Amino acid sequence: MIKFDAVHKRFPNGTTAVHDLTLELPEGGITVLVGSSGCGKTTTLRMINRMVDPTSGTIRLGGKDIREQDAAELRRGIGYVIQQSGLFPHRTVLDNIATVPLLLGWGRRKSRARAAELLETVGLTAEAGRRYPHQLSGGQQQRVGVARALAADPPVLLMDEPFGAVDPVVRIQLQDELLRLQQELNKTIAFVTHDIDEAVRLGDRIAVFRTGGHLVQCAPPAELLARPADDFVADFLGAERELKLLSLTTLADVPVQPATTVRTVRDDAPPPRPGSGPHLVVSARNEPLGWLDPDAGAAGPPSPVRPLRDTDSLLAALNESIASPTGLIARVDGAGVLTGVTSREAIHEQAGRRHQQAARTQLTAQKTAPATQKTAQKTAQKTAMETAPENGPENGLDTTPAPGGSAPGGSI
Ligand SMILES: Nc1ncnc2c1ncn2[C@@H]1O[C@H](COP(=O)(O)OP(=O)(O)OP(=O)(O)O)[C@@H](O)[C@H]1O
Repeated sequence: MIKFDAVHKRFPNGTTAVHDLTLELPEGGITVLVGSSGCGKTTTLRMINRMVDPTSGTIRLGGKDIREQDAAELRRGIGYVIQQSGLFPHRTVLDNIATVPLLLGWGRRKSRARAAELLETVGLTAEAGRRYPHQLSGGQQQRVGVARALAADPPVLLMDEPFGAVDPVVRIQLQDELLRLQQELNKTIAFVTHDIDEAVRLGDRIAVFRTGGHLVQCAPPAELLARPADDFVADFLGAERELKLLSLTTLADVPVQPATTVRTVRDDAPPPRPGSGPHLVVSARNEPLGWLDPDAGAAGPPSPVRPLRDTDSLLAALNESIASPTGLIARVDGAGVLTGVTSREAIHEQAGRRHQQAARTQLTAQKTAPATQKTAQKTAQKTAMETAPENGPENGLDTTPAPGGSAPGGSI
């Protein structure tokens, strides 16, 4: 869908932000761009919607050279979400979302109806739509930013650290929502983040850049984690990359031992005798409720259990097996009913197998830059940066109406 071919960007002050970039962003996939600060991620993103023009090379969108398209028109077909949401402060949330449809000439009624629909899609109430951006939390503002980017149903979304300014809990919620939306909408998404966990969670492919605008490796998360191209990528992924790999694997293939492997006790039954070992407390419906060890000192409430489904990750299973007094995890079906248990050892074994499997995976025919540099500086100070974007406003919204479109009212 988006194809960079030998793209180079050198700013007038001499800074090379992007160096000879050849990269494909497949249709309907999320490609995450990561790398140290100042390595050219934002510039790469902004070249897609022509907020920055390459010095040389070609970018094609759906097979067509983007230079052959009018920049404003091109941008209206590309949703753009930035970290501080970039909302118009003096316009209501609903009007913010309706901006692009209005510019495209949909008319006020249809544009607002579309905005109202999207408000619901991103989990906000109609009441929130009547507020102004400053009357919303940071997380809510980001949702509005996503809704606005989706308003004209563009096939492409550019997201530049969209969840960077919210707390970790809200961040996970927003990531979940994006994944849910993406299942329905199937957009081609280019997503910039500093957070490798976010990249692993969201990306179909992850492109790792290093200082000087060099692409070092682009691969699906599992492949990247199992086979980093060089020390820079390995360093960037962090010491726990094997654990991150487990977060991508489900429990489905790990054998379930029968529930009889573990002693169970109903929550309404008398407590187990001392000396009888740890028991899994279950409800009348056979749902795991906690672990009870009659020999573990003063009788107290059962210690918590987190029952796991086949769709849960191997990382969650490992975590739970460490916390479990028996080393066993409780497996449940979709209704939360106990189906059996799995041992810490079985989880370990599967984790090892998963790693070997990922390491064996052939690197697919993706373009990677030569991995010559063994080590690289983890961070780089941004050089003298001209703050104003090259072409158009920061939020990527040119507010000149399209031919036949109408200005969205108020002064933007
Ligand atoms: N308009 C500009 N004029 C001059 N230099 C620029 C301009 N925009 C960016 N740069 C420089 O280009 C390099 C890449 O910047 P860019 O913003 O693309 O990096 P980034 O990877 O997105 O950084 P960060 O992760 O810190 O947001 C940096 O050295 C930056 O200082």
